[in-house]
Amino acid sequence: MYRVQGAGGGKASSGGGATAALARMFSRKRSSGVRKVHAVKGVSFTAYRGEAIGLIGSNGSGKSTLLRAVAGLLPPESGTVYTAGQPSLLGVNAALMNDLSGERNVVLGCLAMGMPPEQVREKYDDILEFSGINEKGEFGSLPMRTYSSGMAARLRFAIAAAKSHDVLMIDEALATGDAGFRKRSEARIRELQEKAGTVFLVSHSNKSIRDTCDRVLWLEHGELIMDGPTDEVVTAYQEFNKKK
Ligand SMILES: Nc1ncnc2c1ncn2[C@@H]1O[C@H](COP(=O)(O)OP(=O)(O)OP(=O)(O)O)[C@@H](O)[C@H]1O
Repeated sequence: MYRVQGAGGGKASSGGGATAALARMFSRKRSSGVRKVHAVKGVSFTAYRGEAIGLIGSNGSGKSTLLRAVAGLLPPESGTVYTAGQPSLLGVNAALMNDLSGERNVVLGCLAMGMPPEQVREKYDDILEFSGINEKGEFGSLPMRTYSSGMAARLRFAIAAAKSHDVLMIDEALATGDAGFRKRSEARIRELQEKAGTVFLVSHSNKSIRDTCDRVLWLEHGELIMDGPTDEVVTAYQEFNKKK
């Protein structure tokens, strides 16, 4: 459940349509109150070590919210997340610093994941190479704000994947990379999975999900529609989208 401040709680302020939206924008009265967004409802599942689990569903269906709750970033309003061991935060969404160079972000990102400095030095070149940001010019020394969204996603993925995680969350990273990067990252995910962690992949690319995951959770409107073997769930999801 998210609480949105200043979004207005009453019916009058939340009506649909362009006229209502314009009226809200020009209204002198600032809407106060808190609106609740029920992002994930009654979802229950057990994830095991060594599994790669895909999360699929329409935009806004609750995939990222569910992962944030699993990672302990978002305390659930009700319900509980039980984990064996400490789920490490799973850096793909880690906020890197836009004004710092990619290279500086590699160091900071690794330290933030708890890597000792000597290990950071050891992994540094591999991370930059894996990210491929220096393939087309020396982008590594430029501030991250100059990167395309795909390049930034690749760097975040490369940093996160340099460490083995108890639980690794990957949110769309594969969809933004080009074909070469996608291949490298899929191989890396498989490696991470073999190191006995659990991998969660949120993606709108059914192909990435099919190539990477053995189990899929399908969410719509915050509810779990299906939980099962990849082929079964992705096929049902594709049928659902055809009918839309
Ligand atoms: N910080 C927030 N405050 C308020 N509402 C939020 C917040 N983040 C997400 N939501 C709402 O929660 C719901 C689920 O969002 P979420 O980002 O989990 O969806 P998603 O399935 O990951 O979507 P997408 O495929 O578009 O990335 C949406 O209705 C969204 O508007």
